[in-house]
Amino acid sequence: MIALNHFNQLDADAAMALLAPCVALPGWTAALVAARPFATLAALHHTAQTLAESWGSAELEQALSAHPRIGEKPAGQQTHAALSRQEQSAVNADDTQLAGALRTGNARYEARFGRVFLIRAKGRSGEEILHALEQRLANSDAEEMAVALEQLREITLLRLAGAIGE
Ligand SMILES: NC(=O)NC1=NC(=O)NC1=O
Repeated sequence: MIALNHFNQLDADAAMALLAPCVALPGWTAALVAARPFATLAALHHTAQTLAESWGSAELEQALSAHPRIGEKPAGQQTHAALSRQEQSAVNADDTQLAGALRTGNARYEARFGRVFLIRAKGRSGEEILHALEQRLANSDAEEMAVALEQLREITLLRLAGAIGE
């Protein structure tokens, strides 16, 4: 976590590196870095959210490359992998029944929509995630694209809040 005024003063490469684990979309990261300096955290988050509103299916596909399936905590020391593990920490990996249900649900979702199921996992239990997955399986393609993009924005903004503080 670094302070906003420190972020404002970083050279562009260092600022990009700091934000890279938020989402695997360098265009978003570069635009946010270019919009510095930010007078307040609220201004930073407003700009980040506004830049993310333009995301569509291409951005979702690209971003999913850095998001492991729910229940498949990624190995690896990269920051985004550690963040995923932390975000999914409420999914009790020892609950074999839940893990099996998530595996089945992920497979059904991927067969239906052709991409990995994405949900903002932080603050949700494994059961809540499984319930959301089952609810979303009933969505149309367009509805589900909108929901998945909103989840990507939530994950990204939460990671941004974890990277830059007062
Ligand atoms: N497939 C996923 O939903 N992955 C994730 N959700 C999170 O909140 N972090 C992840 O890595």
